[in-house]
Formats: sequence, structure tokens, C-alpha cells
Amino acid sequence: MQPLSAIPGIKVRDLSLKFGEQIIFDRLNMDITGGEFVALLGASGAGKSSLLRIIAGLAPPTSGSVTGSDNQPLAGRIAWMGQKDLLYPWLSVIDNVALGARLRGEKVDRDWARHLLARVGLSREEKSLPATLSGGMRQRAALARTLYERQPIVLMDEPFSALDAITRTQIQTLAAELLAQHTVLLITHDPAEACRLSHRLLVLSPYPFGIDDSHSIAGLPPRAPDDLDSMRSQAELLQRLIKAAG
Ligand SMILES: Nc1ncnc2c1ncn2[C@@H]1O[C@H](COP(=O)(O)OP(=O)(O)OP(=O)(O)O)[C@@H](O)[C@H]1O
Repeated sequence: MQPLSAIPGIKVRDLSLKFGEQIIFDRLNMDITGGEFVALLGASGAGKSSLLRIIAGLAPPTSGSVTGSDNQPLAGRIAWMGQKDLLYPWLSVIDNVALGARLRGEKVDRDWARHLLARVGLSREEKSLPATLSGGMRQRAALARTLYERQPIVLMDEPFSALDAITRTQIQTLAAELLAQHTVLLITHDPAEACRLSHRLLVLSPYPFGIDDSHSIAGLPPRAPDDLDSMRSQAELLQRLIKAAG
């Protein structure tokens, strides 16, 4: 296990995004420490996905910078997991897990892919096609594909939002365990998910308000679904989100 200090964090400085006359955010600053699991919440349209896409290098900001906490570029150090599993229907589960290697023309590390499939409980489905899997199993395959990349930073855009409550709780537990040695930024609309999984919460409000990092949660993640501190934090967070939405 590597020391947390060896895992890069994320440093956002004076980040602005405008679409024409519309200001999405203006001069945002935030720091995520290496090895931290941080949830990003906020009203619909506040700019969460745009912020994540900029951090991932998938879209340019209008101005400002995003680097690792070591001041080095983040390119090549990020893995992504979105709401849609984006599994290729014609590829087996194991070939989907190793999709990044296939797309890059690299030799597939089948032992690593099998190890990850075992970790997410899909060893028996290795040769199955995605259409034969349940929604929860598909997201577990997508989680294995994200981990296959061996990147220290993982950006997640509502990856579990389409799942039923029980499946979601199970995959949250799994994600917390498997992502423990990573820096994670997770967009979620679910206060319970945010409070279960995160060291820290960030709430993004529409311009001109920006990021609020003043909401704290007691204890360390992953918190049990019935953890009393976590439930109290959820209730407070929900009130705060309702207020922030206006
Ligand atoms: N490529 C684009 N061109 C123009 N406007 C855009 C573009 N991408 C996003 N926007 C606008 O930027 C704003 C923020 O969108 P974004 O998807 O980042 O918000 P969000 O907080 O992730 O919302 P949600 O929670 O509903 O997913 C919205 O008003 C959206 O319409």
C-alpha cells in the first residue's frame, strides 16, 4: 500500500467558465488532498459536470488552471466513471474491463482484469455479454474498467444514481473499499451517498456563489448506512441544498 502522500491531489486555481454571456462559474479555487474522497453536490445547472469535465481535460476552461497538488499536469493520471456504464454490447465483460488497453492497442493484462472482476464479484460473468447483466452488475463491471486503468485520481459523475437503493448501497460499499488508495471527486445528488462515502463535501451554487466547503461530517468514510452522525449530516446537508437551490 503506498503512502497517501504519494497520491496526487487536485489543485484548481481561479477557474472560470463562460458560455457566451452566461457565466457558469468565476474564479473558483479548490484543493483536494491526495487520497481524499470528496463529494461535489449542488443545484442542477450549477456547473458540476462542467467542472469535472474541465478537471478531466475533456473541455477547456475560459481561464484559470487545474493541476495536481504536485503542480504537475493531471493528464494521464485520471480515470473516469460516468452515469452510463458505456459497456460495448458486443464485447464480453472481461474485454469491456480491459477496453482502455484494447483502444490504445496495448497488450491486455488479463490477470489484472480477472483480479478486478473477482474484487467486484463478477468472476463468473467474465465471458458474458453486458446485455445479460443486471444494472448493478453492469456498474460493477464499469467500476472494474475504471480501476483497470490504475490511475491515482478517479472522477465520478453520478455513477450510481440509476440504481435501486439496495444495489446502490452495496456498490457504494464496494467503491469505498476499492478506491481507498485514490483521490476521488464524486458528483452526486444524493446527500446519503455523499455523507456515507466522503471525507469532505463541496457544494457548488450557481454563479455568483461558487463553492462552499464549510459542511463537515463526523468520522471517517465509509460510514454505515445507519451511522447516526452520517444521518444527522445528511439532514443538515439536505436543508443546505434546499436553501442553496433558492
Ligand atoms: N457546451 C455547452 N454550451 C453551452 N452551455 C453549456 C454547455 N455545457 C453546459 N452548459 C450550461 O452550463 C450550465 C451548467 O451545466 P452542468 O451540466 O455543468 O451543470 P450541473 O451542475 O452538472 O447540472 P446537473 O446537476 O443537472 O447535471 C448549464 O446551464 C448548461 O446548460
